[in-house]
Amino acid sequence: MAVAYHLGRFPPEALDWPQLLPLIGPANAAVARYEGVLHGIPNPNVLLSPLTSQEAVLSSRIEGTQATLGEVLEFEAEGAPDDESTPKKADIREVLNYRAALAEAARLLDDLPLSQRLIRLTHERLMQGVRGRNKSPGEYRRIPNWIGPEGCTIEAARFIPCSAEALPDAMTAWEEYIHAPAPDAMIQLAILHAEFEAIHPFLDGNGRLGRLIIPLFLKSKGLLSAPNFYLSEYLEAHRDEYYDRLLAVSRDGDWTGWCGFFLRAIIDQAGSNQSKAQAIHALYTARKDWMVGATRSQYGVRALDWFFSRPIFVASDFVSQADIPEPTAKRILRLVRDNGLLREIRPSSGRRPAVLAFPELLNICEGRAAF
Ligand SMILES: Nc1ncnc2c1ncn2[C@@H]1O[C@H](COP(=O)(O)OP(=O)(O)OP(=O)(O)O)[C@@H](O)[C@H]1O
Repeated sequence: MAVAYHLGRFPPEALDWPQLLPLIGPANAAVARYEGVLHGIPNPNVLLSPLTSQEAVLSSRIEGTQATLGEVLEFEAEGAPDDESTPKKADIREVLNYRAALAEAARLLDDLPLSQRLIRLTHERLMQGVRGRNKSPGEYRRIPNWIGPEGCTIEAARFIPCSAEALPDAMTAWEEYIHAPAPDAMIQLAILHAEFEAIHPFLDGNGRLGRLIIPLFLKSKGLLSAPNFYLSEYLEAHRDEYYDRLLAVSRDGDWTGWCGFFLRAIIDQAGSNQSKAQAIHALYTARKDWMVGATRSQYGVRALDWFFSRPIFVASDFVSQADIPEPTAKRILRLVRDNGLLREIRPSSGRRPAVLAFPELLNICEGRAAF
């Protein structure tokens, strides 16, 4: 029997606070430590952009897309973001949409509160393209949906979210809860994510959108100076538990179990985000000194910023777009290739220019020697 949405039981009346207290302090402290690191990074939007891309890859992977970070960045570098002609390319498009949706939401957050309006606009961006066309971008569903094995009937579903009739009120209550006084912001966020998933307001993209809300919430509550927080690595690694804990909220009213899981994810990922951000910052600082010395050019740092913002790129794009005089750009490219800072992942052939990658940076993001 499918579990059905816990209508009328949101927000939870009571949590088992003694069980959660040992996690609440560490979760808040871990996020605060991460924020300290984030705050010290010049231009986090550039330096952490590959981490954001990796988050988009992992969040989309939870829903079954197959693309890797390298494939996404290489595809993007080659400049055909609208091409969905193969399943792989359509997967890549979804990942790129995710990243664009996060960027769009971050911009919107400057003028709008975290709200239904912002969520719907973000959904519209997430669903842009062929696959999303039938998924009512930016609009709540007016029909039932269900969660279960791929392509299953409603009878075989594991979970049946909020009915379409009850959905508008459920989303209003969800929105009110964002701005309601709460004893702890991390618990509030845990509850908001689970409730969003239980409502499942859109035809598609609910998982990804619910995860996008996490950094947006942390930014909107002033817990982070930029919406750069990456939780999907943990959720992907603990996918079964993630789904089971969400199910137990509706089935057993076990909000405490869900919150505990979520806080453990926050603690773990704040640590991982922190070490990755520190490693990227250290790499930047070390390579900046090297670039200045080796290139003896005022353009050395500009080139380095380009490599950080596009860790995979087509060599000729750097020459034409980096705003560096052509002979200097070519000389810098030779230098960084000879030194091993960049590596050719696809040699030039005929009229196709070479594709270059920045392995040190990509490996930090992947958390392993993938390049
Ligand atoms: N029992 C459950 N109760 C509530 N939410 C759940 C449950 N199981 C899974 N989820 C959430 O639903 C998401 C998957 O939902 P679904 O397969 O419908 O994808 P979707 O709505 O198309 O969104 P996306 O494609 O981004 O996942 C999961 O990532 C998880 O966040």
